[in-house]
Formats: sequence, structure tokens, C-alpha cells
Amino acid sequence: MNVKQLAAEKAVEHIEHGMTVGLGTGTTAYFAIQRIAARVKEGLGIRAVASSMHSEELARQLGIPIAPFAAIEGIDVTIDGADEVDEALNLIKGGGGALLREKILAANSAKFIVIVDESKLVRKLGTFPLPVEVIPFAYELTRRQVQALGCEPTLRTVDGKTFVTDNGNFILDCAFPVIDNPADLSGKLHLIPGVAEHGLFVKMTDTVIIGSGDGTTRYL
Ligand SMILES: O=C[C@H](O)[C@H](O)[C@H](O)COP(=O)(O)O
Repeated sequence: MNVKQLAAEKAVEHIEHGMTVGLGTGTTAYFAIQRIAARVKEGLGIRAVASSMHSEELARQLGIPIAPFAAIEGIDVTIDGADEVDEALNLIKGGGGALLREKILAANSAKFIVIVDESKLVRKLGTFPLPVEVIPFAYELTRRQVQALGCEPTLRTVDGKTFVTDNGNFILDCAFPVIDNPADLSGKLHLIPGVAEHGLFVKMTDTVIIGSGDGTTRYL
């Protein structure tokens, strides 16, 4: 079995009848959504909210009940992937551009489970360029302010066109040498007008489930 699928299916074991479930985004979260759908078909009664239009569409197609956000008071468990996980379980997320909605779900979840393969584990964050979501207005100026924090920000494009998030914003992929203090950088980024959100998830993770090539999973 694919290592991402291994981690995803182990995580779905944490979902119980009656729960409100947050659906992540990305190639690892995809396997979790597939497994949740299979359990729903077997009779598991849950409702879900999604961290991207893509995941919501997938969930609907697979028959997972989607709740409007206005109808929920909180989320019992959210299962999502990550681009990097450090030793303190801080994350870089947003490789797929879904970081803002993902962070809202994570922040409102009683339990936030991160599913990865071994390649995502790092001692310190920063090898993966940090995605920073910025509003399009005057984004060149916002880019300069982000750059002044010590990185090289690149406007994300796909097929030669500027990538636009589900929220209508742009993404700056920010190459930092290494991120020694994620909490400090998180605070500094939040102070820049024009930054909608960034992909550092500091002290938000409850559990990391890692799928390994030998067919086993382990927890951090
Ligand atoms: O915006 C995308 C999300 O943060 C993803 O969860 C993250 O990029 C990991 O994706 P994948 O599981 O495809 O490596």
C-alpha cells in the first residue's frame, strides 16, 4: 500500500460515529477522504467540513455529508497532510495553496491529526519554501515587506498564470535559509498588512501519523 494511504487510513480510525470531521487537502488527505467515504458507506454517521473547494467537491462526489459552517459549533477531528514537520510538530503547509482554510479548520478542531510519509520529517523547518497567502491589492509592496524578513519570495504561477487561491488571493513561496524560531516568524508575518495567512502551523498539531515503506505506521 502507498505510504500516504497507510498514514491516512490509520488516521481515519480516530473518527467515531456522530463526529464533525475536518477534511484536509492534498495527495495524502485524498486517501483519508476516500477511506472516510468508505466508512460512511458502511454506516458511519458523520458530517464534514472541507479545507478547499477541491476536497469539498471530492467529498460530495463520494457521498460524504457536508455541513455548512454556520451549522457547526466546532470540529471534533481534522485530518490533513503537511509539507514539513519538525521535531516539535510545527508544520509548513500550503504546497497546494489551501493553507488559510486549512488553518481555520485546524484552529477550530479538538484534535488535529497530521498524516505524512517519512520524507516530510525535518529537524528544522525551511527547506520547503514557506507559502504566504497575500491579497492581490499592491501585492508587490507586500512582497517587499515579506522579503525584508530574510527570504526570497516568488509569486506562485501555474502554467504561466498567477495561481489564485480559493479565497481569491495570491501565494508567495518564500525561501528562507532555515526557520529557527517558527513562532517568532509567524508573529512577524501576521503584522504585515496584505498578508492574509501563512503556512507555518505553530503548536497546532496534536498527533502526527507517519506511513513507512515497510508497511507500518508510527505516531509522533
Ligand atoms: O495546501 C496544501 C496542503 O497544505 C497540503 O496538505 C500539503 O501541501 C501536503 O500535501 P501532500 O499531502 O500532497 O504532500
